[in-house]
Parts: sequence; structure tokens; C-alpha cells
Amino acid sequence: MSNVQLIIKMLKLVKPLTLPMIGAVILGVLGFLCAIGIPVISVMAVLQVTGMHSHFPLSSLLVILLILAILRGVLHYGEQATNHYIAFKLLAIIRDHVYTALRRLAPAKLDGKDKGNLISIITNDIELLEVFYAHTISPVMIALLTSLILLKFFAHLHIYAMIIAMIAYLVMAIVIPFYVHHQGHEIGQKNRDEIGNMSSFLLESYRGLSTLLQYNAGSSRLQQMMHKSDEIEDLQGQMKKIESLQLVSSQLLISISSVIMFVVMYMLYLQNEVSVYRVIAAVVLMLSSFGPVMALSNLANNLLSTLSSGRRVMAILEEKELIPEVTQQPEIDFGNIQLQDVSFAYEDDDPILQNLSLDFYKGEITGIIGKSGSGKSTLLKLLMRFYDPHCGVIQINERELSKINTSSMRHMFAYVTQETVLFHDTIENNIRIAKLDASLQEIQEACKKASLHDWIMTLPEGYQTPISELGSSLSGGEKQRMALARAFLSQAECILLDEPTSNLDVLNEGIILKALQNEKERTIILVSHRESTMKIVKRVIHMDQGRVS
Ligand SMILES: Nc1ncnc2c1ncn2[C@@H]1O[C@H](COP(=O)(O)OP(=O)(O)OP(=O)(O)O)[C@@H](O)[C@H]1O
Repeated sequence: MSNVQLIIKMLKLVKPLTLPMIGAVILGVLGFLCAIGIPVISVMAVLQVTGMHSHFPLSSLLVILLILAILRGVLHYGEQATNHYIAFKLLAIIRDHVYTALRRLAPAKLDGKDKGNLISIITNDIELLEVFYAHTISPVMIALLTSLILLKFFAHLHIYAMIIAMIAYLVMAIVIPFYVHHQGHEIGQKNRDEIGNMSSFLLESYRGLSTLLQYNAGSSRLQQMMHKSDEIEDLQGQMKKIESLQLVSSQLLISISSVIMFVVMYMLYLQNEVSVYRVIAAVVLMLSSFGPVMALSNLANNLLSTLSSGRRVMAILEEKELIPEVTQQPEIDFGNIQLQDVSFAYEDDDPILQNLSLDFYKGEITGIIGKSGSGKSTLLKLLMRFYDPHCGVIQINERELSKINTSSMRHMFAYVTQETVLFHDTIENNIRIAKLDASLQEIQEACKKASLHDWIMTLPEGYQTPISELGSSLSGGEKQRMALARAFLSQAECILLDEPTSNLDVLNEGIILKALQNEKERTIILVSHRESTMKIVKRVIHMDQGRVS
């Protein structure tokens, strides 16, 4: 995506806030005109005192000066307040868009994604867009309008004055920023990427703290972190150098153009083409009128990081989901599941499932066994429609999965994966996720089936016991039983269980298997390596290298 395309896309987001944006621009233009008017009127007052210029009485000039000063403050405040109102409203809108996009992309497109980088986009990058919305759009408009008005003034003084001012403004507003952008574009992008990588690295280090300590790998990890930090420092140093270069060239431009303005106007004065008043007015106006275009020029530095952030945010917003949401299809009842000649591979990898044809019957418990990596979990993900098969079809009750409404599918299945995700909340609320309107009694029933209730009752706060982030305060077996309690509580007609008893002792496993056997109304598909778990299944499917053996 080119920068121009990116800016157009970012501008489109402002549409709902067009009116406040116009207000901010008007306030900004008037504010700058007041600011430029102050030195011009001051010089007129000085000329008045020295008797060189006597168009207006001194007292009137002083009153105008006072009014301009007050107005300048009020208008600047109004512009800033409006711009920030727009920016923060927009950030809320963009966050909403990003969360919607992430929901749309999950789980398939987020599976292999760098989580630290995603967090960096949601937090830092969106925050940085404030610069674009509060300090970029209206300054550009303000600079354009104010410069046009000023050029009209210069033209009134002399056409040459206008030409000099116009060239100076163009250099300040276009040539310098363009040069800065050209120099710093790649560095800005690299800086943002490196910061994203650093977030991932920190997150990963934090999660793997015990492993790092156990293998005494802390110091080498620290070395890597220092190395990354040095790289970021180096990039930021380069960005600062470019920023300084821009500052120096802007100041130089103001001085040189003012000198040129003086020389040209003085020569015109010598030829009796302009009065001394016009010479002074042109130079003062030239010196004091760079504010708006300079604000524009300064943007170039921030714009580098802002556009890099904008690009990363837009990439998420525009990423196409792997499985589009299905809506507005006629509803169907759950029934037998049928796979016909199904083949599947993750991206361009080797095929994981090959020409798989099999049936899962409604109300039956089917077991799947096979070597590690033979594609058992992948088959469950295909049944959940996290991915679509590359060839063949999967049907429920003779309807293709791709023609079943996504929300109905989510209600049909409960999927207990090998990893249980728990939230920073109470035990009760963590289980309630499976059925939001469940009564406490229903939750307790589910926990009894998952052999969890007795353990919960031993805790001082019982079902109200808080669980720390990611369930780190629970054992592997306790987490696994929490996941099973969710599945029991859910009203799903089909439960997919991926190694549901791998962390359980014989006693707990026995209680859970019995509870599963009693779920007569439900279809259960059970993946396990354990012989004991397979005792309850009616039919076993053996998988070997993506095929039924
Ligand atoms: N998101 C993914 N992207 C790419 N490859 C993947 C992904 N998930 C799994 N795989 C690969 O697909 C193959 C099958 O994995 P799968 O998890 O389905 O096997 P499994 O039979 O369930 O194994 P296990 O018994 O160890 O859980 C493995 O080689 C695995 O590395």
C-alpha cells in the first residue's frame, strides 16, 4: 500500500466527524491570522510612534493588538480542544474496528500470529494515530488556507513579494518534508517493527520465566534483549538526526527568504515602486508568517512513525478472514456428521489429512486414536470449521458446513482443546462462559460431572474463588476439569474432546468418563492416547498420517 493510498484510507475514517473537523480548521486559520497580525500591527504601532506611518491612531492599534492577543489564545484553545475531541473519538472508533477485525480473523488467521506484535498494534500503534488525527489533518488544511490568505496580502504589497513568499512556503511545506520523509521512511517503519518485536520478546520471556530460570538461560536471554534494545536506540538516534536536519533547514529557510524579501523590496523601493512602509511590512510578514507551514513541515517526522503505525493497523483491518461468517442460511437440526474425501494442509505445508471419508453418528461416542502428529486435532478443527478442507466436503445432517450459519455451528459444538484458557475472574464466571444465563445450580451440576465440585467446596471462597491470569494458580488437572465443566454446562449437541483426561488421575478420570457416558443426548468425539479413556467409546477410528487406517 503506497503512502497516498494509506492516507486516503485513514482519512476515510474521519467521515463521521467532518463537521468538527471543519470547525477545527476555521478556528486554526483565524488563530494563525491573529498570531501573524500581532507582529505586523506592532510594527505599525512603532512606525506610528516614529512618525513614519500615520494611517491609524496609536490608541486604535493598541486596542486591535489587545483583541488579537486575546483572540489568538481563545482560538488556539478551541482548535486544540476540537482536534483532540476528534482524535480520541476516532481512536475509540478504530479500536472498535480492530477488535471486530480480530474477532473475524480468529481463530485461523491468529493461530500463528505474533501475540506481542498484536498487543503492540492494539496499544501503541492505535495510540500513535492520535498524532495523525489531532495534529496532521487540520494543520494541513490550516496551512493551505492561511498561506493562500497571506499570499493575497503579499500580492497587495507587490507581486514579487508574493512570488518569494510562495516559493518559500512551497519549500517549507513540500520540499523539506519530502526530503525528510525520503530519508526516514524505512527507519520509521523498521523502528515500529522492532518495537513490536521487542513486545513479543518481553511477553515470551515473561511467560517462559520458569523455563529460563530452570535452564539457567536468563543471562543469554538478557543479552538478546540488550541487543534488541541497542538496535531500537540506534534507529531512534537516526530518526533524531533526520529531525535535527529538518529543524536546521527550516530555520535557515526562514532567515534566507526574509533576507531575499528585504533585498528585493529594497530594490523596488530604490526604483520608487513601493513605499518604505511596504518594505517593512513585507519583511515582518515574511518573518512571522511561517507558523502554519512550519507546523506542516514538522509533521514529516511524526508522520513517519504515524504512517508506519497506520499501515500496521490498516493491515489488520483489511486482512481477509480465512473462513467468512455464514449468516441468513435456513437453520438445521444437528445430525450425523459425514466426511467425504476430505484433504487438508496448513497453508503450503504437506497434507495433514488425505482423502478422509468417515461418519460420526448422532448420540454416539466415537473415539479417535493415532500417533502424535497424525492429524487428530486438525480433524476436530475442521469439524469446528476453524479451517475449510482443501478437497472434499464435511456435512452435518446432510448440509455442508459452509452453508450452516456460523452462530448455529458455535451452538452445536463444545470443543475442549488440549490447552485450557482461563480468565482473570471467579471460578463461577469462568465456567459460566459456556452458558451465560446458567443458574448456580446448573454450574454446580456441571462441576460435579467434571469431578470439580468437591475440590471447589474445599476452597475458602468456593465458587467465588478468583483465578489468576491464564489460570496459573491451578494445576494442569484442575484446569482440564474446568474445561470439561464448561463442556458439560454448554448446551452443545456435540462435544469434541481432545485428550480430555491426559492430566487426570484414575479416580477423576473414572468419574468424568461415567458422566460422559450418561450424556445420552449428546454426540461425543473423543481423541485420546489413553486406553482407559477409550473404554467408553462405541467405535474407534485409527488415524495414521492423515488417513483412516
Ligand atoms: N496451525 C498450524 N499450522 C501449521 N501446522 C500445524 C498447525 N497445527 C498443527 N500443525 C501440524 O499438523 C500436524 C498434525 O497436527 P495435529 O495437532 O492435528 O496432530 P495430532 O494427531 O492431534 O497430534 P497430538 O496427538 O500430538 O496432539 C503436525 O505436524 C503439526 O505440526
